[in-house]
Amino acid sequence: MVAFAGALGTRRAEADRAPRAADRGVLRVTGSHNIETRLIDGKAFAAGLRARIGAEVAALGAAHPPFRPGLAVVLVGADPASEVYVRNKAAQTVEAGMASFEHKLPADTREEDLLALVASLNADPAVNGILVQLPLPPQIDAMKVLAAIDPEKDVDGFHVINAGRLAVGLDALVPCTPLGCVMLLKHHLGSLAGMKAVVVGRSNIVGKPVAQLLLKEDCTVTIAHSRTRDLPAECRQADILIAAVGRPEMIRGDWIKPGATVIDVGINRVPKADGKTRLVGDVAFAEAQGIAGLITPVPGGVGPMTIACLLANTLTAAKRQAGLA
Ligand SMILES: Nc1nc2c(c(=O)[nH]1)N[C@@H](CN(C=O)c1ccc(C(=O)N[C@@H](CCC(=O)O)C(=O)O)cc1)CN2
Repeated sequence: MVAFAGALGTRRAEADRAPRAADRGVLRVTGSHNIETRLIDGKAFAAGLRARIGAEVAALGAAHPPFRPGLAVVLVGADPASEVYVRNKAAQTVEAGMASFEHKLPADTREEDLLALVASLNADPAVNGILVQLPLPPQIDAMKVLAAIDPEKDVDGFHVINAGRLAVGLDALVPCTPLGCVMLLKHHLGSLAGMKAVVVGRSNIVGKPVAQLLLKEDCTVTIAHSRTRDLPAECRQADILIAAVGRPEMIRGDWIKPGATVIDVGINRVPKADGKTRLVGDVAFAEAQGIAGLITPVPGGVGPMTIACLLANTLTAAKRQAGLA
């Protein structure tokens, strides 16, 4: 049983349990494990990170005029969620004092035309970071497009050069969502050394890079996936459980080791009785209460860190290109 002890402490239906901003903070919990589950407030952490990035951009701009990082975001098609993410990226880029270049292309764009745009952005000195919003329409080979981005401007960290550099422990531009997960973990847990981490999901965008980052932090890392035998038992071993499968509420409460830290990367829209949708993660959030020690909510957990880390990568890329890092 859970009672939110946030500022407004509103109670809502079980199905609508993911906390709103006003609810964030400590949860009072009574459950069989008698554990007080605490929320990791990614929205607040991301706001602080963006403010620090903005301050550094301003300081570097004053010390090294005309230093001003520039981020180009390319959207192909009109997927409604992608349109929101791209709009938020542009707004937060400008808020941090950087230049934003938006390129919106029709859904039937040919692969060669997108490659030509990427080539022109690679050559543009005002553009320090390039991001092609995923997913791309089926006629375009995403791997081919990602491989065409200059690795120095690859602020998504998806280029094989950056993936390889991360894998062998060299400085790399690191994918934003994994970077955000590990920032939140380090902030709340301090050193992660020796902890057992289980990553559920093996995508190139989240699962594999977050596993690499956790390994770098001296965790003992397991990557679990759809063919893993006895997935619940594997998850129960985890001090840190990262859920990145893209399946609504797949990770049940009794898969979580009591006191574990749970990072929910899932962003799933599920239909409600009234015809609208609600956003849920890959973890059955209500069931995790009283079992997990710390958990990221959806929304308001990992999601906001993705864009904040994109800005961090853009600043890093701009500093490197200007010889300031
Ligand atoms: N080129 C890329 N494409 C995609 C990436 C990426 O990192 N690079 N990640 C996702 C989408 N994404 C950013 O692009 C993203 C997803 C979610 C959020 C976020 O803030 N989520 C909110 C909820 C927002 C909502 O209501 O939908 C939250 O979790 O609180 C930001 C960015 C796929 N494509």
